[in-house]
Amino acid sequence: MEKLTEKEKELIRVSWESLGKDKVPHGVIMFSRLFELEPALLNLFHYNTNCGTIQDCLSSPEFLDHVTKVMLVIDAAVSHLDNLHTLEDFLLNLGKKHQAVGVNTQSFAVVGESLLYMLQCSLGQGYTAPLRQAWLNMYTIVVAAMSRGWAKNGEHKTD
Ligand code: HEM
Repeated sequence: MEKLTEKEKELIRVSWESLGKDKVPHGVIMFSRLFELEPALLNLFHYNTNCGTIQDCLSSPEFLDHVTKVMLVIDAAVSHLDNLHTLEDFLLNLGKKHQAVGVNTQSFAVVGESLLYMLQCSLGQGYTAPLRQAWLNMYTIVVAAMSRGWAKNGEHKTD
């Protein structure tokens, strides 16, 4: 696993904390952007609620639960910046689960772009080039582990 510099860790920790305790509204900004960039992802959420339009989906409790889960994973990564490898098994498993529900690894990159978009909206002037790079580096580590799990699950299915 790649390592982050101490400066990058500091930028990530301080900016994440500055978003406040309730991360869900920031997650909603992130997913609104994701669906703008890749509307087909809406179809992967097979909840009872009608997820026909972006607005229907974004306001459904099940969907907000998923947003909460995503923010908790990011929160776990931010809390483990010194030892991200301890999340490896969890992230492998998460990648496997997403392979099973039909998410492509290319979409993980679009999630990354949406995460940066959310940070830009939420941090305003605080969104600087080094901060952007720090988050991108962390997200790349998380997604690399998820993608390894995704690939393992894919292999399994074709055995
Ligand atoms: C490409 C965009 C994504 C789509 C379309 C997607 C879709 C889904 C779906 C359909 C489920 C199963 C239903 C549910 O639990 O709500 C799920 C579960 C989950 N997702 Fe995602 N997801 C995406 C990205 C992510 C990302 C980036 C993370 C975290 C970094 C994440 C974290 C989770 C977690 C923690 C679960 C619960 C897994 C479990 O049941 O153990 N998802 N996702």
